[in-house]
Amino acid sequence: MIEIKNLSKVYSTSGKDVVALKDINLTISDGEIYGIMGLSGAGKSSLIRCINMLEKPTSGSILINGVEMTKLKPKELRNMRKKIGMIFQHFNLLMNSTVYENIAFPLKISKVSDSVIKKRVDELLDVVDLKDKKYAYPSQLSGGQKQRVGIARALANNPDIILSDEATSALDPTTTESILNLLKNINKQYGITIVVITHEMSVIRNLCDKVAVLEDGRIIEEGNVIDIFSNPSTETSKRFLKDMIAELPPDILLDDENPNEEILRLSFFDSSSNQPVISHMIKNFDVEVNIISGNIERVQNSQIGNLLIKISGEENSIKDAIKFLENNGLRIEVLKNGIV
Ligand SMILES: Nc1ncnc2c1ncn2[C@@H]1O[C@H](COP(=O)(O)OP(=O)(O)OP(=O)(O)O)[C@@H](O)[C@H]1O
Repeated sequence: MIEIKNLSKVYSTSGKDVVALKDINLTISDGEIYGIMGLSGAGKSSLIRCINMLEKPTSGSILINGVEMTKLKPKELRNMRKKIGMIFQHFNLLMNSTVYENIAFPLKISKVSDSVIKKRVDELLDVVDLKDKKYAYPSQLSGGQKQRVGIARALANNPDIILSDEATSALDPTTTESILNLLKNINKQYGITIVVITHEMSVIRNLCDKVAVLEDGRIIEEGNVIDIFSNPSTETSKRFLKDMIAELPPDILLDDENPNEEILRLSFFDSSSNQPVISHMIKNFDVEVNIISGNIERVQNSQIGNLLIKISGEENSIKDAIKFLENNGLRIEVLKNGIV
């Protein structure tokens, strides 16, 4: 378990202070895949680098499996770090060493015997599906293959946690998908906790169980990916999710004075997206519905839908229809002032 309490990080460079993290509180349970999302400069790298003490926090506490990281002596920290693998956007491989030597490197540092290293590297090459590249050099590998080497290296010491710093940002979408699938399998098979920082919404959507949204060094929103994706409460989250949220086209004119017309944004997920709720509403209530725009997205194993509709009818019929939608699990936002 990772417990971050009241963590702050201030960089002091040439007499100037830059506050990168302010009073961060976060708990990441064992076996979770936890995403940290934010725009450039939000503090993501600082946060992930504080977890393994590559950056020393200015104040606050970081407990990993109950061990206070900020108080460790150098030798104790080196031992703890063996249990925390890290993968990087630009892979950070030793360019003059083979795939085998790159993966063996952390084991050598841990003074593991040559025969055990040999066996372990072969196992890891199997896990990341790179057996045929054992003696290749990084320059002979594709970006995806380089990241697989990075993942095998991170797994070498049987870590409890993997920290992923924008691991797929330099990869094309197909390669990204295969790396995310590999991370998912590793999480499932070995129960390793994975902390992912990314500015890519698709990585959070396809990989993570939970997400924290960082802005200006603070966590502004946190929770299950499904909950945040289906109901983002901050502008930053909405901006990340803008492709999923149906927006009102500018040419749809609203008549604020007309109580017989409302524009609604309906959000729904899972079972409610499979039900013919809208057609039941039209049948049961004396209202007319025009669909303005909408989409349905798959988030892990759930569906999240978003629909903009114009609904017209008598004031009471509209009210009843909206109640009906809410009772059927849809979330409703009225986009124009009216009767709700
Ligand atoms: N070593 C450093 N010295 C001084 N300021 C730093 C240092 N590292 C980061 N910062 C500053 O701290 C803030 C947070 O940076 P950080 O790299 O953690 O953000 P980020 O969300 O990872 O951004 P990006 O996605 O662009 O990598 C920024 O204002 C950045 O300029």
